[in-house]
Amino acid sequence: MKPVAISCGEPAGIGPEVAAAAWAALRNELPLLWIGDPAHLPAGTPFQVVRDAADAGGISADVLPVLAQDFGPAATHGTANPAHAQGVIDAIATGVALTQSGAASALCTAPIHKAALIDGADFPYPGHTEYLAALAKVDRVVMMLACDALRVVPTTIHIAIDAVAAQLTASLLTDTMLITHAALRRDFGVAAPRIAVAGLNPHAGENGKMGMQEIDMITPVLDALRAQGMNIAGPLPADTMFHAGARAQYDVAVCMYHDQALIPIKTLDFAGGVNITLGLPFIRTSPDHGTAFDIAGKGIADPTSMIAALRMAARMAHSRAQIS
Ligand SMILES: NC(=O)C1=CN([C@@H]2O[C@H](COP(=O)(O)OP(=O)(O)OC[C@H]3O[C@@H](n4cnc5c(N)ncnc54)[C@H](O)[C@@H]3O)[C@@H](O)[C@H]2O)C=CC1
Ligand SMILES: NCC(=O)COP(=O)(O)O
Repeated sequence: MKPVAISCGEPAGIGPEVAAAAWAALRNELPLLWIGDPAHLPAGTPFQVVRDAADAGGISADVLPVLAQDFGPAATHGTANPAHAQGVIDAIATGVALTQSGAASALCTAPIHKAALIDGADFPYPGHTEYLAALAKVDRVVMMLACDALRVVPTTIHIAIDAVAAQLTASLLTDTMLITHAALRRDFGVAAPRIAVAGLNPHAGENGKMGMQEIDMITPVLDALRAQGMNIAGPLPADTMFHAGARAQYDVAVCMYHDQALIPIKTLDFAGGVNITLGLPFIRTSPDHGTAFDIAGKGIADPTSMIAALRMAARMAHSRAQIS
């Protein structure tokens, strides 16, 4: 298997330390390749700089293979340095190039600090998801977060709450549903996906008394997809679709906006959640947490989500290799 590439993420955050800890846990299980400035790895991390991804396979499992990038000034935990912003972006682009060329089997991204990239490099994207779509020249991608107990998809992603209703179109919801359905079959081994769809408004609109999006847009989209054979429940009131009994009825919950989807999964399993971008021509996973500036460099960051993200990337690569 080709290595799973890990982009370093924000060096002032916990990305380098959870990547190093994940490598220590997985080094006899998965080939990995970390892209970043080795000066940002925790002191004492055994690493070896490689010239290219192909060299990563030939080195000892006792050292982390590193595709080195010089970030210049030292990093200070908890405070992003604007001079590092371009390096963080470049590491992601390198990881994408490696996966697209087949030199890496998948990309797992460590967390970026979104405001720091905007301030330091005029980064025109609100997150990896949108940047990866642009690099891959794909119009529509879908964010999924998954843990053992739940999979969720936010239909609109990184936008202000007052923009949600306007951006929630029939075309966006249809594409989100189709991409999610295809990914469940291809990457997650769910032969006949059961999809639950949340309404936008309280009580899924209460028959139009609390909002019209369910009647005007969501239900017609779902009916059209049902007519194509998809197994869909909804639109459902979002407040009652995440308890254990409700979760047992579906394979994924498609939600209308970011927090409607991410609050339930981060509440159920903050440590074990994985973020996956669906609809790309390559595999991308990520831990579900952010840069955690408050604990960076203290040696207390939990690597469980990074480990889960790397394992998920490898499983997806294996699943795709079986199909092709
Ligand atoms: N995929 C990505 O690149 C993501 C980036 N972010 C970015 O991260 C930055 C900080 O975001 P926040 O909302 O503060 O979320 P956060 O996940 O960084 O931190 C929230 C709380 O959880 C704790 N925490 C997070 N990960 C942890 C871990 N592995 N072990 C132990 N404790 C952990 C933190 O210490 C903090 O108290 C923002 O710029 C945000 O945009 C957030 C989520 C994902
Ligand atoms: N809240 C999830 C998140 O911010 C992840 O975003 P991305 O960087 O994976 O697009």
